[in-house]
Amino acid sequence: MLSFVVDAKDKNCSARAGTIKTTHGIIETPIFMPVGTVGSVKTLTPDELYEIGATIILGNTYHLHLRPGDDIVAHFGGLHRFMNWKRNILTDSGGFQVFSLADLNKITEDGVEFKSHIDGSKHFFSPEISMEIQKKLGSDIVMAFDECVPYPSEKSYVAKSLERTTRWAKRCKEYSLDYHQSLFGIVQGGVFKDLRKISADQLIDLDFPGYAIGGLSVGEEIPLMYEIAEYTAQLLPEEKPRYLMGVGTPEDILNGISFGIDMFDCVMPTRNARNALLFTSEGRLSIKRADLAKSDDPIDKNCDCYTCRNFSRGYLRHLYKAGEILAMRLNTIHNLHFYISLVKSARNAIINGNFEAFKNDMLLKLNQGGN
Ligand SMILES: CN(C)CCSCc1cc(N)cc2c(=O)[nH]c(N)nc12
Ligand SMILES: [Zn+2]
Repeated sequence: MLSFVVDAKDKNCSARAGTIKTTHGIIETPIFMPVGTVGSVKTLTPDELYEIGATIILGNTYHLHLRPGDDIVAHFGGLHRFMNWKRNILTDSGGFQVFSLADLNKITEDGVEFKSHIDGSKHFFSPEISMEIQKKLGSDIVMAFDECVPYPSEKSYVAKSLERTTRWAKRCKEYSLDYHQSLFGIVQGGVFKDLRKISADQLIDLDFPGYAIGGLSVGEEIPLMYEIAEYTAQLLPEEKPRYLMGVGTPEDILNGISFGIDMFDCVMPTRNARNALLFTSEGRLSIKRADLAKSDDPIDKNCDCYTCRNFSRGYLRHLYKAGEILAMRLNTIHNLHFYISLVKSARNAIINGNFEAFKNDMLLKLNQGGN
């Protein structure tokens, strides 16, 4: 049970500011969703996530089914209770991970057989099984079970696959979830506009409370990803949330917002943080750099996150070089705060009617080497 209203629209592009309401609270869009695949946003506590302003995090059907098992999570009353997260959770349906992580045995109309990437045990996912797992996890936003076709793929295969993804989406819709859960359809169609139109129209006919754009950020060139994301976003109902899966860099997110996309997720801020690659308002910064050893500056003088308010670049470089776990935690706090603040500032710019200027200014700053 999810509601969405558009609060403001930009005059020169498709950017919009909106509000999603669920039983676990309000989500102001555009929004960036930290990835918490196995029930934790790596290295951070829920309180630290609240402090940086996270209102929704991601969990994953494939991973949680394999470990600890959705029955265990259900035993604790669902994922919110299990990880003590009191705000929103979106769970991916497992399709993407089966195709990208597992040792895939075979795909049939009924579902997919695969072997666990953890212990090689055999498993089977179908639309119904994916829905049952997400019901047990109790996530607020449930993703339909889809096939994310690899890039590049033959157009004939993409065309057949999207039809099956639509049939799977229909089966997902027919499955009864908990009253508080909302199911999003996932548009496929590869990099072919005519197939994207077919997929979008079929899913719109099924009438979902929100729609995701899948099948992108899978290795295609960035300009092509932008072209298909923009085209597909414009096919989707204006009054429903639009989620671009697995995207992306700060630049990708600003461009995605200008296409009319509301929701984004990516492992980049958390994964880069653990590899000492930090995002700042003056470009990217590798905190490993030897010349930072005596720097008493914060990561970003324009950032008010806990890390930038309390620690120097020199100290953070030392922690990283010493292999201290605290390095990953402090870097993650900063990178997630950067992403969440970026989309919050974008929302304010849309409301104030100056998003284009904001976007162009940020794109310039993000790519300078001013560190
Ligand atoms: C951490 N995130 C990368 C995981 C959540 S988003 C995963 C994800 C990423 C991408 N790029 C495409 C697809 C897709 O087409 N379908 C599904 N179900 N998930 C997808
Ligand atoms: Zn910071």
